[in-house]
Amino acid sequence: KGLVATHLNIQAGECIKVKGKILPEAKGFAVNVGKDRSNLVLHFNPRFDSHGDVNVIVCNSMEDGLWGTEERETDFPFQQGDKTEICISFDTAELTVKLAGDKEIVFPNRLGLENIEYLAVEGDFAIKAIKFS
Ligand SMILES: CCCO[C@@H]1O[C@H](CO)[C@@H](O[C@@H]2O[C@H](CO)[C@H](O)[C@H](OCc3cn(Cc4cccc(C#CCN)c4)nn3)[C@H]2O)[C@H](O)[C@H]1NC(C)=O
Repeated sequence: KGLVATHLNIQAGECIKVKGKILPEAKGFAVNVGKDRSNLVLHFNPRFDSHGDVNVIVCNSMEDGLWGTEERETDFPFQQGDKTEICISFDTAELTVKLAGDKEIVFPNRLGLENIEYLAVEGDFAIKAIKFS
């Protein structure tokens, strides 16, 4: 299932760093942050080959268990087998995901969350470190 962290108290302006290795045959992985597993302010889902998508980052939110509208990014800075680091910061308006190669993805804070209590990392990703700063 992967790592799940709850009862966090990450405030606006702080960032969540997820460092690890993408599996060699990865199909996809996801980093979910929000209030709990049914209320995600961001589902960050790089897809190497899954759900019919090849090398696409799918971002979405979830409210009371219902998915929102997807936003897709095809500028894809991930390679199977590579180490990578993802830094998520946020404020009440939007989340910013900093990626390798100074790439940034901005996603609206549709839930208007003022703090993040929940983090989950799922799929073909071997976690090396998680850092809150
Ligand atoms: C064209 C009409 C139909 O449209 C499709 O409709 C599908 C169903 O809604 C959407 O797919 C859903 O999209 C949602 C975001 O929106 C979610 O990603 C959700 O997955 C949740 C989920 C998470 N996890 C854990 C996990 C995570 C990553 C790796 C692994 C692994 C592994 C070992 N190789 C496991 N398991 N399931 C996905 O199913 C498609 O995008 C969407 N496609 C388009 C183009 O619109």
